[in-house]
Amino acid sequence: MAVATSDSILARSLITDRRSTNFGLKNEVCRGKVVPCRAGGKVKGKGKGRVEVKAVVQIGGLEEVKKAKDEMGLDVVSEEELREKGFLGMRKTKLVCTIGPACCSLQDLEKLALGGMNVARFNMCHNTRDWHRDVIKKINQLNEEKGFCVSVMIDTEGSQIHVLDHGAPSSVKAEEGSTWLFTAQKLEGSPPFAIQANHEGFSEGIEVGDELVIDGGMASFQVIEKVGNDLRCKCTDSGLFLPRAKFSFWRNGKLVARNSELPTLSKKDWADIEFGVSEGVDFIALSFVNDADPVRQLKNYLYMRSSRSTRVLAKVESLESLQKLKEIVEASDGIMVARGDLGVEIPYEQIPTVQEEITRVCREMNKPVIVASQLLESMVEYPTPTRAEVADVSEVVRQYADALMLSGESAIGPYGQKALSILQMASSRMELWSREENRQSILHQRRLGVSLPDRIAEQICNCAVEMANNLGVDAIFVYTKHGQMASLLSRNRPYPPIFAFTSDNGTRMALNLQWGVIPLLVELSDDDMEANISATIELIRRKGMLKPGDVVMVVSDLTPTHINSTAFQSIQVKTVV
Ligand SMILES: Nc1ncnc2c1ncn2[C@@H]1O[C@H](COP(=O)(O)OP(=O)(O)OP(=O)(O)O)[C@@H](O)[C@H]1O
Ligand SMILES: CC(=O)C(=O)O
Ligand SMILES: [K+]
Ligand SMILES: [Mg+2]
Repeated sequence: MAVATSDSILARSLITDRRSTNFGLKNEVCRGKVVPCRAGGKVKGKGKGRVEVKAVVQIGGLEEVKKAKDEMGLDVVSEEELREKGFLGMRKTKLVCTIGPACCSLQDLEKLALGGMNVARFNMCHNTRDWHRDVIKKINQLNEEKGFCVSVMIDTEGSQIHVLDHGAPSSVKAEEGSTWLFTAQKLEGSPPFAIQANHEGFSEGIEVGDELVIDGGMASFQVIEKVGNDLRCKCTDSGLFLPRAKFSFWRNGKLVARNSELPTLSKKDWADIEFGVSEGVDFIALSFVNDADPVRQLKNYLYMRSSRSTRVLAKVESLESLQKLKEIVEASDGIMVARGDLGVEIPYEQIPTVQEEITRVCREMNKPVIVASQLLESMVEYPTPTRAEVADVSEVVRQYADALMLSGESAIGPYGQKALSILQMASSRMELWSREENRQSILHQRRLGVSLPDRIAEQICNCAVEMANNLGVDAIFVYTKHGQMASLLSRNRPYPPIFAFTSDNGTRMALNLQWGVIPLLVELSDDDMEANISATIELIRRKGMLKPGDVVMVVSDLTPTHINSTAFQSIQVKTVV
C-alpha cells in the first residue's frame, strides 16, 4: 500500500489484519516496524529521531483499552456541534467577543458561549478592575459548571494620544470652518470649541499648517496657531468627536510619527497585567506594540512569575509595528490585526492589503492571528449587518485567519448574540467553499524549524495534513504538551478538524485560538503513546461520536522523558469498526 514518502521520511507501510490486531496497551504488533528517518543519527539531547508511517489499522473489540474517563475533556459546544454537523461540519475559524456592559450577566455570557465564543476579551481601557474581575469569575464559573471552554484575554490600554472623555454623553460635532482649541490643560465643565487631550506632549513636533485627523478621518482640522503646547485649529472636514477619539497628525500627505516617546507598557498597563496574572487569564494582548521589546519584556516577566501558560499577543495598530512586523510576530504568541487604530495610522485603502500580508506572515511563522474591529460595526445599532460587512468577514475567513473578533457589537450593542451567529454562519459557509475549491492547496509553507527535531515535527505535520486531505479522513488526533504539534497541523489548514489532546490546561486554553483545533483536556501517559491513542479513540467512540467506518489520522510526537530513550513519531490512519 502506498503511503506518503518524502526525502526526510523513509516511510514504511504496515497493513494489520483486524483479527491479528491486539490493542493492548503495549502492543508491539500495532506499533509495527520503526524506521529511522534518513536525516536520523543523533538528535541533540533528544535521542534518535524516528518516524513511523502506518497505513490503515482497524480498531475495535477494545477490551484491554484503559478505562475511559467519564468526562471526555471535550467542551459542550464542540460536542454538540460534532453531533449535529459531523466532523467536517465543525467550524474552524475561532470567535473572540469583547465583553462590555451589554453582555456581562451570567445569562448573556452563557448565550455567547453557546453561540460559539472561544475567547472573551476584556478591554482594560474601560471600566474598573473590580468589574473585570467579577465578569472573569463568571466565565470561569461557566467553564467549570457547564462544561464550556472559553478562554480569557485582557487587552491593555497602552499609551496613545486621544481625546479625554469630553463629559458629553455621546459625541460632539465639529462644523466645517469652526475654530477649536486643543489643549492638555484641564478644562472646567465642557466649554464649547475646546477639546482636552490626555497627554502633555500631544502637540510636540507639530507645526502650523499640519493636518489634525480625528479617528482616522471622522473629522479633519488644520493647525492655524500654536501657543505653548496648545493648538488652535480650523475644522476643514466636519465630523464627530466620539469619547476617547484618537488624534493623528499629517504633513504633506504623510503621517507625522510621534507616539514613540510614549511607553508601550504604562504603569497602569503593568498594574492591569498584574491583575490578569492573578486572575489566571489565558491571553494578554498588548496595545500599540511598536517593536518586539515590550513583548519580550512581558514574556520574561511572566516567566519569572511562573505564569508561563499565559500567552502574549501583540496588537498591530501602528505604523511602526508594520515596519517591524516580523520581529514582533517572532517574539509573540500571536497577533491581533487591530484595524480600528491601524486605520488611524495608515490610509484606509491600505488596510485590506496590510491585513492579508499580516495574516500570511503569521501563518508562515505559525502564530495565531485575530482580525479585529468593525467586522459587523453597523450591528452596534441595527439587527442586520450590511452586505459589505458580511463580505468583509468572509474575506478574513478566506484568508485563513485564525480568529474573528467582535468589539462594540458584543460589548455595547443590543444584538451581540446575533452578531456572533452571523460570524458563525459566514465563516462556516466560506470554510465549506474554500474546501470545495481546494483552496488549501495554494498555501505555501515556508520552512520554519531550524533544529532537526523541529524540522522533523514540521515535516510530519505537513505530510500528515496532505495525507489527511487526500485520504478524506474524518478527524486528526494529536497529542501535545505545549501545543506545538497541534499548531503545526493547524498551520496547514487541513480539511478535517484537529482534536488536540493535552493534559496541560494552559495549553488547552491557548489552543482555543488556533484555526481548526479542538482542544481536549485528558490525562496522557508520558511514555506510552499507544495507550494514549487507544484510550482517546475509545473515549470519543464510547460517546457515540465515532461511528464504524470513520477514519481517524493519529499524529504523535512523543518527546522522550529519558535522555537515552528514543523519540516516537508517527502518522497512523485508523478505521473505526
Ligand atoms: N468593559 C467595558 N465597559 C464599558 N464599555 C466598553 C467595555 N468594553 C468595551 N466597551 C465599549 O465598546 C466599544 C468597543 O470596544 P473595544 O474595546 O473593541 O474598543 P476599541 O477602541 O476598538 O479597542 P482599543 O481601545 O483596544 O483600541 C468601546 O468604544 C466602548 O464604548
Ligand atoms: C482592537 C483595537 O485595538 C483596534 O482595532 O484598535
Ligand atoms: K485596548
Ligand atoms: Mg486599538
